[in-house]
Amino acid sequence: MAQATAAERPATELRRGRIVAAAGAVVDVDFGDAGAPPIRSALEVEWDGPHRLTLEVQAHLDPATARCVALQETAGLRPGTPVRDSGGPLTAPTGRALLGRMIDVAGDPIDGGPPLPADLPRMPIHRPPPPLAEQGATREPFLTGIKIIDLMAPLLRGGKAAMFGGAGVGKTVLIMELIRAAATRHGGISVFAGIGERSREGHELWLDLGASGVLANTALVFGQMNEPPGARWRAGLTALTVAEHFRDVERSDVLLLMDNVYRFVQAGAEVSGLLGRLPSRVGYQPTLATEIAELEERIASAHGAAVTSIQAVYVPADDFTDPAVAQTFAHLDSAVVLSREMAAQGLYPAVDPLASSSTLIDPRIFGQRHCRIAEGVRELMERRRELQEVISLLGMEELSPEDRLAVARARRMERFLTQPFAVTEHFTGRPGASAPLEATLDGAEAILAGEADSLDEEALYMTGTLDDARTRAARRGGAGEGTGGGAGGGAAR
Ligand SMILES: Nc1ncnc2c1ncn2[C@@H]1O[C@H](COP(=O)(O)OP(=O)(O)OP(=O)(O)O)[C@@H](O)[C@H]1O
Repeated sequence: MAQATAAERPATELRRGRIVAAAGAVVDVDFGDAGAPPIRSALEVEWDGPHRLTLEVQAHLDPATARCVALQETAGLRPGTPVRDSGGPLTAPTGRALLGRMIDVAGDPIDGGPPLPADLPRMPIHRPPPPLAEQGATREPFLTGIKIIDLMAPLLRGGKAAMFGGAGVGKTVLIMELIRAAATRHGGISVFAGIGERSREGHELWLDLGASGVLANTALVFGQMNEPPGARWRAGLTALTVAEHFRDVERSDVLLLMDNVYRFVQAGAEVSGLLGRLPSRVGYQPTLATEIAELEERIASAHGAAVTSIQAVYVPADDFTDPAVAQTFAHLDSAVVLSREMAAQGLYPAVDPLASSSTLIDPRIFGQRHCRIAEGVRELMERRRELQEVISLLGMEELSPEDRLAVARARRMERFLTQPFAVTEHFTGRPGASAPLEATLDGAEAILAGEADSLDEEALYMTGTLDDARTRAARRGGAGEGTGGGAGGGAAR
């Protein structure tokens, strides 16, 4: 590989160049007779600017001139400023010293804490995925305690899962609950990549993780909305590199969370535009599929240690055919699709049971019972959706008694699959509830069999298990005939 050759070059031979042009995030560097360093080389600008300035080579304008993208702001950068080739690609610091810390794309702390130890091992952020022979294919579930996910779209240990949704449907809340659930249920290390979201959210996450005691086992890497596209484009790879080190060197399981993969794609599109490349479909970069594949294919398990990844994917204008969304879908083991309609009804987490899916829903993995129950839930919800059209046109009265029963049962199932989260307790006032898979299966099975037909709907809304709902109903004296009333909180309808 060209980069390896550059890395092997003795330090004394490292090339030096000078800035010839700087236009925002795009910087051209002339290396004269030494020749431009290979594509993806990292360059350090030797300036007296307010911060470190790192460039990544993207193209060669001629044998001596490299066109680069900057990872930090370039305001104040002047032609003639000297630049040093680092001799290889960008690197990320790795190891236990990163736990409890928040760093930027270049590996510098942004949490106000002390500098990282200078002797931390650094790894290149561009590397191939582990060879297929070393990748272990586990088929074990990664249980979350979130009913609708464990039942309808279970996550795979060492797998890739994504939460899809338009703006404000609950992706970030779900990801935060998953970090908490994973830390309390599975222990282990988490690496969080904050890509292109509001920086306020990053700060809140940091405080939340600290308050819930999870921070000590979490490393955070940010390239947020206020940062240049280069930082947002590469922050995911920096985080992945940190995770790979824990997998390969410590042989520990790692949970890699990415919020938001769509912003990674968008940053790539911005970089591509800045470099003057012609856009492809819907204005995306022509390299869209390769860029997503490079990131996704590296998320893999090796030598018995698993990197489980949970990603948030923003769906622009709720359009699931968007190329960035569709490309990401193709790499996943589990797809958790969030529905605006359900969020509007207060049915949180707003996971659409019909649109969500997982490769684990297979009798050979989860057994006949789980698959039968999941299929039953799906059929019930599908039936309800069909009947909904009749109801809106003609009203409930026109339905046959069986259809009315199906609608009532579906409403109970819908409410049973809502759940209060620990991370939302501070604004909903409801303590978080986690449900073991067995209890979720028992509850869903009982509702499908009609055993909860007489249970007050309201008692099922925002509970953990069916037994919790029954206890709640008994306490309210509402365990008698179902009234078909609205869900708790008055939101769901
Ligand atoms: N599980 C939940 N329980 C209660 N309320 C929720 C839940 N999930 C989301 N919400 C409500 O929806 C709001 C938006 O959620 P969130 O920020 O997670 O959306 P998002 O999909 O990440 O949005 P964006 O794309 O704008 O970042 C929350 O502030 C909260 O009010």
